[in-house]
Amino acid sequence: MALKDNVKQIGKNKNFCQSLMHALQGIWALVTEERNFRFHILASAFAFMLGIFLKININDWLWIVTAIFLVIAAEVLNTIVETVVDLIVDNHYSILAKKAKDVAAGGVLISALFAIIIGCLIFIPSFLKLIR
Ligand SMILES: Nc1ncnc2c1ncn2[C@@H]1O[C@H](COP(=O)(O)OP(=O)(O)OP(=O)(O)O)[C@@H](O)[C@H]1O
Repeated sequence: MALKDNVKQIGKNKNFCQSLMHALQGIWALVTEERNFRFHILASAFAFMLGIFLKININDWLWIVTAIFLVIAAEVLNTIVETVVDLIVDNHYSILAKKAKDVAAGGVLISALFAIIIGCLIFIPSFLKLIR
């Protein structure tokens, strides 16, 4: 219902339900249009299954979940930056557009490195314990 009502809407959302529908549309756009976002979701699912398989403890889960959400949040910010920059420069080359997009992509890379470090620190000892 909210989907039908908000075609070409530019004003504020009228209620919580409408806000929620727009938020879900945003997530759907991430899933269907952003290849890197899908990759991060798959990597997160893999880490989640590995955590279950290796029976990691609650503290380890907190770090894994933090790392997963940090990468997803960075990817969301990256998509926002790319979209807004494209809206502003409209297919023209701009050194500032390049800087904004490259910095946003750098943020994703930094968060992904953090997630890899956390994954190694947690999964490698758990795996070694399992095979001993
Ligand atoms: N308007 C522009 N002006 C200058 N450089 C640009 C512009 N648009 C894109 N670029 C350069 O091209 C790169 C890729 O931009 P693009 O918008 O395709 O991001 P993307 O490939 O979707 O990024 P990601 O892989 O993070 O999803 C940017 O990081 C930037 O270096």
